[in-house]
Amino acid sequence: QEFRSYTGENNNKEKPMQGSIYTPFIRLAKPSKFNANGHPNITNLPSRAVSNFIFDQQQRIGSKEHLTDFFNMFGQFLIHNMALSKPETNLWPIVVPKCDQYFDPSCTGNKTMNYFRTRLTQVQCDDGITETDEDGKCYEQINSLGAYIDANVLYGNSEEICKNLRSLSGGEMKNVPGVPMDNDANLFPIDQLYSVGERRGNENPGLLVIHTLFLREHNRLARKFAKAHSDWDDEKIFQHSRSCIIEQVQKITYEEYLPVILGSVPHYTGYNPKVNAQVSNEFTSTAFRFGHSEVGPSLEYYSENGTRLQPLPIKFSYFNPHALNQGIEPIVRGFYLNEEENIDIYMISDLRNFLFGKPGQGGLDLASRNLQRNRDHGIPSYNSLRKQIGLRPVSTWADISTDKVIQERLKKTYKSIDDIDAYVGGLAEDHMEGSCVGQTFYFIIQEQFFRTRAGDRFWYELPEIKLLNRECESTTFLK
Ligand code: HEM
Repeated sequence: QEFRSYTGENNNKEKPMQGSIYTPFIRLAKPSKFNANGHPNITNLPSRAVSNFIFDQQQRIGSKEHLTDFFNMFGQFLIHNMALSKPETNLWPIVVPKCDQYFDPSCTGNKTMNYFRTRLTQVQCDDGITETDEDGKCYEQINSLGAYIDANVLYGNSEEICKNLRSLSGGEMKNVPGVPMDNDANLFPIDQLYSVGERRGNENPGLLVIHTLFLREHNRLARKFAKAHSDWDDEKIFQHSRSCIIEQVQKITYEEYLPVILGSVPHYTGYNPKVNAQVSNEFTSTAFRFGHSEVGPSLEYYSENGTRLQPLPIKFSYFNPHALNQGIEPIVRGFYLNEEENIDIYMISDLRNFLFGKPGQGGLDLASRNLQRNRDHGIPSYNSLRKQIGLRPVSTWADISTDKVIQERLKKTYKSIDDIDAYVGGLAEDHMEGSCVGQTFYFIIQEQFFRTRAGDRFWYELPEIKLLNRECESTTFLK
């Protein structure tokens, strides 16, 4: 019996490192000018200025498709399974426009926000897409996670981390302190955070709730296996439970989550070792960050009889383990009952002005960070990206969105349609029929999830994995 590795190594037998941790992202489109050693060659408006012009949100706009918070929270859990563009020490500060309402209220004109460029690695220059740098070499950002949907967000990306997360008896998991976790907001001491398999696990309490659901499910299955197989040791019970959880996460992704984005998902056609499951830079830097627009201003709690309880503003929720003090149930009810924000160019102030702290006291802006990350990664402009992925470039503002306010914001911000940041253009698009995103993001997301599934030698629908998982239950969120 072969269980998948924690790192993603040896999934592909011919290319054992493909899709594994610390390997480069792949590209769908040639990067715009991009310099590995210095700062990227960007002449556009500073990212915070674009954030102010485009993303500023003054009122709530509910999801056009009436999606609820479950959708965004599972999305974040999923991406924390697939990609991490880990910053290194190369600082490229975000310029704050003079007199910025939040970040430069006393009009000093010299404020910046910290931004660290993503780790790079040298790659072969021969794929027709990679751009040669000034030194004649080619570089690409590193994915600091394995790309496969393998639930390592719960289990960690190495055997060592996983060991620390296990109770090491009866195949069960625990979530006591002891594993290094990110704590960007520094609101609470690190030893109060929950230990989970991925460093960002405490970033928001909703995400932690999804972690907790799967951890409990793992332990429930482990207890079941222990009872049914008195001859199975801790390791065997653990691996079988883990394999069932991976199946659940894959199944939920393709049967319940992706249909909301893609309308419908084509049937599985089998494993193809020629398909590379690695995450595309355009997917993680641009398209899948649509999720930041659907986050609402507060974490919602509901009582058993459906009464809305005191909500927790998002700005107080970052890395706040005490948000779970009433148990996960009131939050799970909120997931089902609370309509999320619409996916569009608007982002709530708590993410755009109070990310991980107050402005001027460590606080950041997620919209400008996304834009800065896109520029750091050399993601081409909106129209260039569209052309390169085979979509028709747009020629009028109205080609992007039928919404007049959105058209005005774009027009006021960019001199030309060809200057639009891909992240902005993608979010500005009218949603495709039956989908919650526009055409550009739809294409990139569909392309990614085709490869994620076809390139995984351990996909749950393969006969040998079905056999391995024959004692799993076909549990999902909705069934
Ligand atoms: C309260 C909720 C959330 C918070 C506080 C949050 C915060 C962040 C932060 C700080 C980053 C790194 C930004 C950078 O410097 O580049 C990030 C990256 C990202 N987020 Fe979120 N996020 C949230 C929800 C979501 C959701 C709902 C989705 C998708 C459905 C999502 C998708 C992504 C993606 C794709 C990345 C890039 C991953 C990588 O390659 O590193 N996020 N998020």
